[in-house]
Amino acid sequence: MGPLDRTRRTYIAGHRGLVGSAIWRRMERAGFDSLVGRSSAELDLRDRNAVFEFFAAERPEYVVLAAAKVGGILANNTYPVEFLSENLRIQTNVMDAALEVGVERLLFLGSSCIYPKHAAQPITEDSLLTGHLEPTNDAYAIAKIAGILGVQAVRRQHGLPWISAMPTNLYGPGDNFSPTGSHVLPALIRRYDEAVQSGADTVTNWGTGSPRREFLHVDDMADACLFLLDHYDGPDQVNVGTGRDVTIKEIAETIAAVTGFEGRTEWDTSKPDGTPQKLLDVTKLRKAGWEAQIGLREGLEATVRWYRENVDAVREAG
Ligand SMILES: NC(=O)C1=CN([C@@H]2O[C@H](COP(=O)(O)OP(=O)(O)OC[C@H]3O[C@@H](n4cnc5c(N)ncnc54)[C@H](OP(=O)(O)O)[C@@H]3O)[C@@H](O)[C@H]2O)C=CC1
Ligand SMILES: C[C@H]1O[C@H](OP(=O)(O)OP(=O)(O)OC[C@H]2O[C@@H](n3cnc4c(=O)[nH]c(N)nc43)[C@H](O)[C@@H]2O)[C@@H](O)[C@@H](O)C1=O
Repeated sequence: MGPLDRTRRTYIAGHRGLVGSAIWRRMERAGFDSLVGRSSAELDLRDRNAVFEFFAAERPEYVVLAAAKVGGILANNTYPVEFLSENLRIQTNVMDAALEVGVERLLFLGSSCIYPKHAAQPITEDSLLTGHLEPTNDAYAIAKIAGILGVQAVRRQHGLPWISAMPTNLYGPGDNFSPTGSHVLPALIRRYDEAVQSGADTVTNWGTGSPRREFLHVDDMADACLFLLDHYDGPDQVNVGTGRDVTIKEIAETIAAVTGFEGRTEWDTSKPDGTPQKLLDVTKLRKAGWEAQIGLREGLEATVRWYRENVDAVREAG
């Protein structure tokens, strides 16, 4: 099985999201000339009949499954019903319809939160299902674990070379900057930038600031996705990260510096910390020949620039 044929019809589910839009850009650059995308308004992937009709009409041969209900710690903790139900429906509908039309290659995207809360660090792929999950995102994690099993089941029963990748925390242009719904990085970029604009002298972030997280730029993520589709075939999910983590306090200090905030940072410990540390072991991906290229400071500077250029659209989105 060689690299993907750039002329085949390729459906990127979630092509307007942070990850899907980066994968679209990366595949376009690689010469894919038959990319297909639908917004959620055009095709609600929770609607099983609509998904089957779409696949029957478009007949994609490759699928990247980057559509999901996604959010930060507070959204996951507040809406476990939606995070479980919507993600199960989206991924089951897409995989079932893809199987029906015989999609040859499918890449399913999970998340580093599938691993046990107290997994040994860095987290290897084989620590999956060896311990209890972090309660703030267990619903989302269970849906993602079901997706990995879905891919493995198709491989076992139908022999199709579908694969799964597990990204660490991602960031970059086109992220969700909603103050209550987003992940930490876009939340902090917006908060510090707004403080600079308004002249506020204090910024308050969530939790204690002591948890450790690993951050990967979404353009690196998109590059890794194409790399895996071209070069990887196996039933086990592959971790995608940088192999380096930082504390939330450290990332806050960096964002304060990049945005030019010179005031004080406080911590609201009534908000959850979540998993104490999430650092992926990326040995498997490195051995296959892929490594992240975009440094954290460089990626943050570019994202802050993007945010400032798009601040009106970001505010309009909520
Ligand atoms: N962001 C991160 O830090 C991480 C993300 N991931 C994974 O990467 C994948 C993409 O995440 P990300 O790009 O960040 O998320 P976004 O929220 O930016 O994008 C999600 C996309 O999914 C689409 N979508 C959501 N619900 C539906 C629906 N019912 N029908 C059709 N489309 C739908 C949205 O479409 P539309 O825009 O048209 O509404 C959107 O384009 C997910 O599987 C996520 O779990 C994994 C680890 C970390
Ligand atoms: C990608 C991953 O994302 C989620 O898990 P998470 O890693 O905990 O994600 P997070 O980015 O929201 O928070 C990281 C840390 O940062 C702290 N923090 C400080 N201040 C803000 C803040 O203002 N917003 C947010 N969101 N967090 C903040 C916060 O308290 C926490 O300690 C899961 O939904 C999970 O499902 C998943 O897949």
